[in-house]
Amino acid sequence: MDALKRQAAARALEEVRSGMKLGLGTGSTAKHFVDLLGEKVRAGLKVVGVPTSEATRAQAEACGVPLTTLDDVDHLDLTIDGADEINPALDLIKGGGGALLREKIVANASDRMIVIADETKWVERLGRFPLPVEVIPFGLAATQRAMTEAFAKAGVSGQMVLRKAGAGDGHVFVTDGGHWIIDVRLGEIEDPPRLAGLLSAIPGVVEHGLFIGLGSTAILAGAQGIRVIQRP
Ligand SMILES: O=C(CO)[C@H](O)[C@H](O)COP(=O)(O)O
Repeated sequence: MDALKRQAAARALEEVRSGMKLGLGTGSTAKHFVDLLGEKVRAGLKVVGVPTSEATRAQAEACGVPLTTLDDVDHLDLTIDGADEINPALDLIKGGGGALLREKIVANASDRMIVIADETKWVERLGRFPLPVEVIPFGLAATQRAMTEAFAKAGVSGQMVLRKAGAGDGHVFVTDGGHWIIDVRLGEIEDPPRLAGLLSAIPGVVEHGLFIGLGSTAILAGAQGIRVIQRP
């Protein structure tokens, strides 16, 4: 699987041109991309990147990829990022790695977003992967009640699980922005844009993992080779 992720990352690198301002994604697939990009930079490629997490920032710095911020550039040419699920409309579930807020801000500031993944991320309908929803700790129960109403209006339901940190010591996972994440296994989401709008309207919800209309191209690596899919 890791080899497939690297193949998708290598194919995405072919879309990068000298002088580009890049959004750098987060996760194991995006990590391959940053690694390969670093090799190119050390060989003379001139790019600057905006990382979507502190983890990606540290990796990019270690690889020698020059970094900037969204305050210092007026737009990005291209963002390359992974995903947890991709449907034929190129709508996505993201946030398995907890970086969905910065990932969405960066993707939204980009002219194009290339999603890189192994074939297992391709689904007819979003929702098998638990939807991450980034929330403010204050008023959590009220936010969860509002989320339950939003799910009901969108015709879905699922148990809400407050994400815990990986160490297994019971501590809550805290995002780079200081927020918490609630993961909700919803099953098939009939209308992802409608659910996205309903969740975005809840005051305690900072952001959710439905990326609607942001993905331009998906590069999927599988046993049969690489598929490049454009948003319809
Ligand atoms: O959204 C993300 C992080 O917030 C990742 O892109 C997503 O979880 C996919 O990760 P991986 O490439 O490790 O499968």
